[in-house]
Amino acid sequence: MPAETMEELVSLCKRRGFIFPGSDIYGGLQGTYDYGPLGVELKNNLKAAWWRAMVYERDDMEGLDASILTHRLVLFYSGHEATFSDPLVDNRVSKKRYRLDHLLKEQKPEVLAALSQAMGLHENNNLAALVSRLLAEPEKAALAMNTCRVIDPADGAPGDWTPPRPFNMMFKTQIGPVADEDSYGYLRPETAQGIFVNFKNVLDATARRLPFGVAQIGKAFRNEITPRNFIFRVREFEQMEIEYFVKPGTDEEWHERWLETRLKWWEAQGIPREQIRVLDVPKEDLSHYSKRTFDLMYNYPTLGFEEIEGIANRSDYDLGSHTRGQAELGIQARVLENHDSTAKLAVQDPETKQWFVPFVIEPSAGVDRGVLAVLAEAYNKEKLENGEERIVLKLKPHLAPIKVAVIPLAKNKEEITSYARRLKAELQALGFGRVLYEDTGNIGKAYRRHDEVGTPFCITVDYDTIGKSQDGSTTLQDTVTVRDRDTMQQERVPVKELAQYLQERLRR
Ligand SMILES: Nc1ncnc2c1ncn2[C@@H]1O[C@H](COP(=O)(O)OP(=O)(O)OP(=O)(O)O)[C@@H](O)[C@H]1O
Repeated sequence: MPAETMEELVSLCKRRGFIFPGSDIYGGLQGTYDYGPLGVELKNNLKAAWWRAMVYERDDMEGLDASILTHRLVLFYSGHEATFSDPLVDNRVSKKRYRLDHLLKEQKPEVLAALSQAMGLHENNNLAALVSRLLAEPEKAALAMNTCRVIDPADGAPGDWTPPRPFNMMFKTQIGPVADEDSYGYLRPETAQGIFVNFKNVLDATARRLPFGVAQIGKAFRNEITPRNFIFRVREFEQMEIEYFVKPGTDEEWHERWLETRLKWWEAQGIPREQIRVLDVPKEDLSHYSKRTFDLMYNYPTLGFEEIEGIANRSDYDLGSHTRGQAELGIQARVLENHDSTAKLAVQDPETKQWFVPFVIEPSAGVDRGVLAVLAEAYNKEKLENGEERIVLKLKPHLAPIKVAVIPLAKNKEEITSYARRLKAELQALGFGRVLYEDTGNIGKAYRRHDEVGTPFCITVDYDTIGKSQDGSTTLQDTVTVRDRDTMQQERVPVKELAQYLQERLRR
């Protein structure tokens, strides 16, 4: 059974060195987290699994690693400067700041009904419509929120609310030594734009034909109004994004295909289908670039179903926004007139010779939200036969931070420790991931610790291994005990068969 509460995960992550709060020794920096010794392994393994499946195992993908610092014109023409904002509202009494839609979600139905009525809306349960109406008439909205007694979730008391306003979430930053008006840029709010502005470069370098995709994993930054829920909503996070370029008219079919591909991939990471709901995002909630979006909503402990990945049909909006010569390209999306771009981001139909802007399907997954989901799903609390309880992370072996722990049974017996060290080095050289030489604590404690961090196999080197069995026999020489994390079964395996034994089981 997966984790029941977020607290269980937060506590395990801190205790075992997966994830720590950012800038912790100075009181923390809200919305930032640091990945510790095991967290970095898990996160790298998740990213590697994505890259393997989305790039190496397909024949229609290329990779990219674009810079994080981004020219302001990229984010001007992409529409982010004008529209990448969340609705913000302050409570003058508590001095707390909220994202308006999050605040409304915390209100009782009768408060929402009164507010909708006060704003002249006929439906009571259309949150998106209510938010946009409140933003459209901010002064009236503040009055209505105050008379309808909208509660501040921090103290449960009605707030004294300011007029709501859009808050741009991009981190603006000075670039270079001269602090004039034009020398600023942004930390990218999504990795996607780096792919769009490199479209022609990739095309020229690879001679790809439609349909094909470009994949990228990297950091993105958003000045979230209220970062919360551990690594679920943070200000610095990582995305695994694909921009898949297709011929207009085939976009809807490709959108459905990518939905299926991505659900399968999450399943292979240990997240069963029934734990993910697909939300066909209502029109009024769509981002400025989207023709249609499927949100994959994972059932997070404590939070319930929340977005882990968005799969958007971005139409020809992005390439159309960034291309030069817009007028001749028959762009379907509504885009800003571009006077600055130097590249034609379009392709030529091989038959008609007509130039056109491809449509884009974008599966965009959060690495951090992925790590959280994988941890939640793997977390198990088990009652043992002796009445004790064990916590075990049943991670898929390819995601486990440590694949194998090699444990010498006696820490002060040189023959045993040197055998174990040699074995560790040999297994490490096989290249299936991290192998740990483990000589802290007694063997029972080592097993518990490795259960908790998801190590699939513990290997013990003992007196039998070095040919010094108590009964004087040498039949078990050069064999070791291999303990399976999930079944807790132990078997004796000849050392010369270990490589194959582990490789077969770690691949699963
Ligand atoms: N603040 C964040 N912290 C962690 N991951 C994030 C954050 N914002 C977005 N992501 C991840 O990036 C993915 C794609 O970004 P997208 O712009 O679709 O998110 P979003 O719809 O703005 O998310 P939300 O509605 O939860 O704010 C999301 O599915 C999520 O996994």
